[in-house]
Amino acid sequence: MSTHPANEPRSEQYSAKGNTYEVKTFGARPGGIAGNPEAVEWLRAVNQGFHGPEPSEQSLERDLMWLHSERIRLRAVHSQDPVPTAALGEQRPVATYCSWNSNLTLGAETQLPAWLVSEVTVRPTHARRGILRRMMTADLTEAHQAGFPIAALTASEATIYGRFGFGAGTFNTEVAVAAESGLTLKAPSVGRVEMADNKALAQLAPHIFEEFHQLTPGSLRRTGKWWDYVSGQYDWHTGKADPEIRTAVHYDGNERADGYVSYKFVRGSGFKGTLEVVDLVSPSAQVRIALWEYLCGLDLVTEVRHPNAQMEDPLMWGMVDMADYEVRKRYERLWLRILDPIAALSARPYRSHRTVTISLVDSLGFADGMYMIDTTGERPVVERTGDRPRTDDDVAGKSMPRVELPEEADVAMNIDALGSLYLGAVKASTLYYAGLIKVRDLAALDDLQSLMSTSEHPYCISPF
Ligand SMILES: CC(=O)SCCNC(=O)CCNC(=O)[C@H](O)C(C)(C)COP(=O)(O)OP(=O)(O)OC[C@H]1O[C@@H](n2cnc3c(N)ncnc32)[C@H](O)[C@@H]1OP(=O)(O)O
Repeated sequence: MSTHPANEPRSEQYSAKGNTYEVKTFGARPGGIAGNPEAVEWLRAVNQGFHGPEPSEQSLERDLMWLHSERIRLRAVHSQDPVPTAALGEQRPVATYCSWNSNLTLGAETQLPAWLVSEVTVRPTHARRGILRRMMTADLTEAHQAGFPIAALTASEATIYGRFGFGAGTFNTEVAVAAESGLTLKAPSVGRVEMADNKALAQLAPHIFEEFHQLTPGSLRRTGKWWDYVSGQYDWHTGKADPEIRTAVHYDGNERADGYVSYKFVRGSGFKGTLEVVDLVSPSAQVRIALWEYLCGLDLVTEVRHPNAQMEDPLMWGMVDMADYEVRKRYERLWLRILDPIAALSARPYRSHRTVTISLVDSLGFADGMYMIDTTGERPVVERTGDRPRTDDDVAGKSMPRVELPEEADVAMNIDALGSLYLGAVKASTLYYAGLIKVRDLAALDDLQSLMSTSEHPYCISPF
């Protein structure tokens, strides 16, 4: 697999609905603002697309450094048509898109190369002309050709990405824990917590995160910009330092740092208020509980909120009063797109010995076909056994073709459903009852369910 597809500048022109566009693909170079006029306009267009403020010079310089050091692949679409007086000039892209290389944890010490997609914006006056489809198809084709088995994104709206083969693959919750009288646990907590110096935390956090990442299914490698963010030195949303952020570190019995939390106090009326968790990281669930205990024990705090909590949280089960743990929202965190079923399915851990033949429908073609997964031997064997029969929807070129069960297959599904099953975010039977999986019979469904089941819910704490 080529790990770094080149960022050499390329461009192509095309027309849609009476407009002419130029699609440019490029990367940021060294030299900051002066050396990157196109990337600067790309960054301005991204902020504009997500209703953010006009970026300051300081934030442009930081973002350019990040784009360069992570070798982010940028796509910008420019309108080639005349611009009326006072409208944004042709140098400002009407659409943006980027992708970069990362890795996704599948199980303890098992990572899969992952192609991350982000910063997708299309100016409303150019929307619904196929610009997103064009950028996404070109980019995923590049990912597939470079040998990436999986792509991932975090979505603004759950309705957009299924048609491109992405399925909701990990979920998180937003929780609030009542803290007026601290946190009473059924079992004693481990280690101890000390308030930390934010700059020192920025040095320590990458190491603790790496331990979490190595062990936690669903975790994605983080890029360098996280550490200034979680330590309050630079908030990438506002483009400034955030002096309200406080941090604390957890130590084990040997004074070894094995967890941290970064948080903010949100004042209510008077002196009391709530705490908002920015980042809470440890490879150990017990340490995470100890960090919660610290937060809930802080004076003047009525409630602790965590927008990025895990689906099946040991904290709730450890609390004497589990009613104090309130899930306010559940949302899909990571959308996964299997590009190469053989590589992706061979790499993942299995807990049961089964043989299942799956028919996969993929309107973009990367994964379309019949595959046999055999986990009866020492190592899983995944083979493509052939094409699947064409359907009327395939012939009509539908982006979400109806799934039919071929005679030779045990089960059949669209590729987005495999993305949802991949890390065990959902049971196969749930997708079957939702009408998303076709099965030969209930024994085949049971085999698929056993095959894809995992010992724990995947947990991703690194939105991008
Ligand atoms: C990974 C991320 O970055 S998530 C952030 C996504 N960006 C945003 O939410 C910013 C605001 N929105 C936008 O910029 C744009 O409206 C986008 C990016 C969502 C869509 O861009 P467009 O160029 O209009 O999409 P395009 O015309 O290529 O449509 C592609 C397909 O998606 C569908 N689609 C487009 N927008 C939406 C939507 N908001 N909800 C549901 N479906 C949508 C279209 O119907 C089309 O379907 P089809 O090809 O199966 O017929």
